[in-house]
Amino acid sequence: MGEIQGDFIDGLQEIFPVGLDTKSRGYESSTVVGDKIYVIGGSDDGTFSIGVRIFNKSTGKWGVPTALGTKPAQCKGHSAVLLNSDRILILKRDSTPDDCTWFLEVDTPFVREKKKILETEVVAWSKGVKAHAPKPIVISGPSGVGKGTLISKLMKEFPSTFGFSVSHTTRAPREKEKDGVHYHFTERSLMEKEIRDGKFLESASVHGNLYGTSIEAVEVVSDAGKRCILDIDVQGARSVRASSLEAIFIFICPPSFEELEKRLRARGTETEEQVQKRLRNAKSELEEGKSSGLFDHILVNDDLDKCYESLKKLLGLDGSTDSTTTDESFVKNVELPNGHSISETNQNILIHCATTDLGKANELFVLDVSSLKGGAPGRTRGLNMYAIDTFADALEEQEED
Ligand SMILES: Nc1nc2c(ncn2[C@@H]2O[C@H](COP(=O)(O)OP(=O)(O)O)[C@@H](O)[C@H]2O)c(=O)[nH]1
Ligand SMILES: Nc1ncnc2c1ncn2[C@@H]1O[C@H](COP(=O)(O)OP(=O)(O)O)[C@@H](O)[C@H]1O
Repeated sequence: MGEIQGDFIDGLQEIFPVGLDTKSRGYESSTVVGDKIYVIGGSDDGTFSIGVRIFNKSTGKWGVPTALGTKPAQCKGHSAVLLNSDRILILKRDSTPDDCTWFLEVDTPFVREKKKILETEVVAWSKGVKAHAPKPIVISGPSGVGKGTLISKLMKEFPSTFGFSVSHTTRAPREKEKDGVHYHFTERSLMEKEIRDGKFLESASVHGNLYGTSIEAVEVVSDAGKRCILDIDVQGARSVRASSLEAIFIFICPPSFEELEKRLRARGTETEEQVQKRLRNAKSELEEGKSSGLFDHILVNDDLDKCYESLKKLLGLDGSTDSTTTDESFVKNVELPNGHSISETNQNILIHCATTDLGKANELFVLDVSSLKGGAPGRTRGLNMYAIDTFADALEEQEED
């Protein structure tokens, strides 16, 4: 059995009597990665938010890294173990089964790249899930071509198959648009900060406003077992293509430029100045979309019904059955008890539960981490957890004797 590399520690000041901020905060774990010690823990002021500090053994100094991604909320303690020398597995105590497994990436390719760009110490959070999500669908095309109309039809006909990635934007809402449904309408300074904090999969300046897909926007759809649809511009599509998110890229074209102009004016949602700007941008978007090789499929939206049928066909939906496409969420049948400790054996993590109640058979769980996929900035997929029924096993052994 492998060595336990991270565990609960109390009274940090006794262990590392150096540098700044050595006050004990309770519920902290320390994990050694090379010459650094990652101290992960929450304040004990009732909020239990998780923070990360790094103790550098060679310099004898403490530092606080830039933590990217969405961190786990509200944790009443956790255990930690280093995996593959590049990420720390965190098992939260007293949490729901689908929220108990998290990863703090400390030296993955994603983190190394961000360290270079930001020129500072970086760590990145990623939530662990079981499901291998189906490929998201990226839909791009010039303003007024009918992207929104096609997506609405798809969502209406297949409500449990598809989920829409709700983007953030700094543009003002249109009359019928709802915050949190069509877009998350936000302030430029706040969105810029969140982009710096690594909350976005991609972002771009489009028609003079900032638009972006948050990591969470895509992941909540996948977590719900649905296939995610992104309505983003060509720059955004290019960024997604370069990211770790594997998607299908579809470009929607108008039958003619004149028809595009007609639709945009007929929609009546933009001022004349905005219409002019969108038409100017449409020219370059059409050139790029048709020629760059970025898109897997190009659809001409002439007759709406025909275009919709073509879209369904290429998504394999000719049969018109509405069904969810992913398997169930992680560890649905496993309730991880409050108290536990963890140890490592090959590619498996053994979770020992503190219960001494003989009536409760399950004291040992195995978390299979041998085929992890994805990771920060999105979810870490491919986890599998099962219980070893030690009480039943012991009985069986007794009977055999
Ligand atoms: N890169 C990027 N583009 C987006 C995002 N959300 C929307 N867009 C694009 O921004 C452009 C303008 O969108 P919108 O203001 O809703 O106008 P519309 O295209 O005329 O409906 C469209 O090309 C959208 O595809 C996003 O999150 N990221
Ligand atoms: N095939 C089509 N033929 C005619 N009008 C269309 C067609 N597709 C969409 N429209 C209309 O064109 C306008 C722009 O469509 P919309 O879905 O808002 O475009 P986008 O989301 O690409 O900006 C809307 O008024 C819509 O009803």
